[in-house]
Amino acid sequence: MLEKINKAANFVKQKIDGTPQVGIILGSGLGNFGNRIENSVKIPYSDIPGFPVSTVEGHSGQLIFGDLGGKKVVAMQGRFHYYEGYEMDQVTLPVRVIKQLGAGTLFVSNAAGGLNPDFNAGDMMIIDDHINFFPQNALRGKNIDELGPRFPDMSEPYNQEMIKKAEVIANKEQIKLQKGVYVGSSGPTLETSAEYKMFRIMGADATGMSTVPEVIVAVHMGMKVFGMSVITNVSEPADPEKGTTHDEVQDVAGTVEPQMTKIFTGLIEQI
Ligand SMILES: O=P(O)(O)O[C@@H]1C[C@H](O)[C@@H](CO)O1
Ligand SMILES: Nc1nc2[nH]cnc2c(=O)[nH]1
Repeated sequence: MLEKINKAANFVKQKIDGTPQVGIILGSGLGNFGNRIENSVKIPYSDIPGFPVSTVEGHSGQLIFGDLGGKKVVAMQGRFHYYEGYEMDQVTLPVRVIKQLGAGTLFVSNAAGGLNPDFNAGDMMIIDDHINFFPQNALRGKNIDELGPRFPDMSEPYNQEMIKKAEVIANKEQIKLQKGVYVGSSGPTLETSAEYKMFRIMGADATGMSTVPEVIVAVHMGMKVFGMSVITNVSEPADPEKGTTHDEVQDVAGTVEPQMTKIFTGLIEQI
């Protein structure tokens, strides 16, 4: 695994100038954020040794390296999901490569279904904590001691200082922000009505199919993590007949992307 990480990271290092301080993972419909990175170098996943390829619509499949908020950043325009058939070490390989490139901070974003009855489609939620409902833990298997401990502490996966700073930025920019718990499960099915209810009873505010494995490996490696969900649909829609489609998920996420950019950029400026 270490060899795989180093091989991919060394390939990327040859293509870029400088060390990224922040890695950013762009969720469904949020890819346009990548176009805001200046002086960018774009590296298709298919060129990077050992990298999987994106198979989901709305996840273009490239790393974008460049400048944002006065810092060097590297963004994943497209992530890998467990439901695509990838193993956990493939889903999380890019996070390990991003750390190997030098980034100590990871920003994650996703499209999610709202469970909290106070949430509406189009809201943004700071991820305060998560519930790992994937059938497999991302760190299952022999521990890679060079990366982190066998039993990583998960009492505070999301950096509270960055959360407070994000709230200040949102207040100044008059951006409405929710805050809550994200539950990640494998997908690709969206939840039944009973499953939405179960996740709410478990204590989650939003549900999705990504993020948790990436955050687990990032925390394992000692990275600081900040996460945001765009609530693209809600568990109790006004018109229950309508259902939820991936097109709708991407559209709603796309309309919120400018606000998410302001929060991410504001935070990066303060790093
Ligand atoms: O990559 P994210 O978590 O934003 O993608 C979500 C989960 C599914 O891939 C998709 C459902 O429409 O959006
Ligand atoms: N699991 C899950 N993922 C989503 N991604 C966007 N909306 C949803 C949802 O309602 N459930």
